[in-house]
Amino acid sequence: MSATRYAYLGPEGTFTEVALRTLPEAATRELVPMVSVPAALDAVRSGEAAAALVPIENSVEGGITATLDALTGGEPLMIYREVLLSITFALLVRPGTKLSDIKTVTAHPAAQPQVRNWMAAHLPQAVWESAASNADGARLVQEGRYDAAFAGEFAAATYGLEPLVTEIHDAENAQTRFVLVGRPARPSAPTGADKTSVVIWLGDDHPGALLELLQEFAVRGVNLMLIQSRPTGEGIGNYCFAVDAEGHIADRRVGEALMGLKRICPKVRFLGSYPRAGVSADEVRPLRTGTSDSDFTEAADWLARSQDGRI
Ligand SMILES: O=C(O)C(=O)Cc1ccccc1
Repeated sequence: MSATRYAYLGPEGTFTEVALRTLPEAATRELVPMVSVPAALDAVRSGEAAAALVPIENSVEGGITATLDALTGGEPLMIYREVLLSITFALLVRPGTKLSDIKTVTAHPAAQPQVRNWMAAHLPQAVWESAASNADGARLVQEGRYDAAFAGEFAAATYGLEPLVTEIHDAENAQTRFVLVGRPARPSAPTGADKTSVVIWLGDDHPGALLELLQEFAVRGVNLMLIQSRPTGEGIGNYCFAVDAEGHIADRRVGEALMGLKRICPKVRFLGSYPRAGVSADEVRPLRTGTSDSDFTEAADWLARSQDGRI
């Protein structure tokens, strides 16, 4: 039964739901709204859902820490797909509310940096309260708990609200990235435009520890697309790093970089290799000389021949 269910950050009417519905297979799945990202991921861990779509990064604020933390801890999960969605907000209110009536505003914390300037200009006195998601904020406005919510315009109808202002976004082209997470299994084959996500724990605190981590990628010509430090929870100054690297774990340069990290770091958690959204193989940056699979194979063959004295 669970194979047919996909969980997502709910309730109905989140951007996450819109992102999920862009996946072709969503049409044949039962889509189950969950109250939080950890709840959506736990539904996958327990087998209640086959996969979950959750927001992980946005172009204005960077990594969504609740998601990074829920993937960093707990039973391992893996990312199988990513979805990019352009985001603009609407200010949703109960019918009849005017801008001058609004004293309290709510939305998901990740929405705040995307509407901060607009709020300062148009609602300078309004108090911000965080909601579990943007649609949950809309639901709370419907219940009368807050005066307005920043959410997708499409959420208005679901919650009996009206969009007082639309197209709100401090940054042009703001995008949010969502990931489809499932239980660990073999990643899909490389497409030529892939991304690999890992979490890396640094060992003993020493000068250059982060540089050593980065060098494992740099010397193999692996480009990084995200690096976000997160506290390990084991005291001030203890951090792990969520890293997105260009390429697939089946690419030799990526595999070798991960082996390098595994040798020097106390813990590395592989979070998956999956196709990059919105990028095709012919748009990927050219490889640095000496970092293709055949370069690695030739070097390994040369080493083996040399070790045998077959020079
Ligand atoms: O999906 C939603 O509606 C969320 O609450 C997560 C989110 C937050 C900010 C921008 C996009 C998605």
